[in-house]
Amino acid sequence: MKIALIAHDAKKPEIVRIATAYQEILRQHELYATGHTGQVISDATGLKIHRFNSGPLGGDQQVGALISENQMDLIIFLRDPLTAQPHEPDVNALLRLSDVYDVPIATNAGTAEVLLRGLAAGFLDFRTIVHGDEEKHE
Ligand SMILES: O=C(CO)COP(=O)(O)O
Repeated sequence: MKIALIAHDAKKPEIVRIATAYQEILRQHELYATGHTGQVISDATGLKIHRFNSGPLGGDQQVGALISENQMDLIIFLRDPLTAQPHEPDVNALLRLSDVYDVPIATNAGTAEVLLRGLAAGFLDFRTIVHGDEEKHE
């Protein structure tokens, strides 16, 4: 499965803790991240992560492009709900696209935990259930 990891600055310590706690699950998947998020997670865990641009420089849009190609299976996006972001339209576009393509997305650590445990338990059947077998891919 392809997993995207993204966190605003105030949430980076949280995403590092989540990625550290669940690194054995994450390690079994293809990981993507926006620039600085990918850096802090790989520094802390050694996980291999494909890093896109930093969010304000287009990273959210690069993740969005994969979503729009049905190439993203799960997203953890720890948004900072207390700070305005200069690239808010990109953030909203990513959230919108994840709903367009029914991709599970966690916007806080609690949901991230449930999604990762659900992934490990093999619960990710949404493509088959919603769209039928033809769109299922690894
Ligand atoms: O801004 C972001 C998401 O909107 C995250 O970008 P960085 O991972 O580069 O900090």
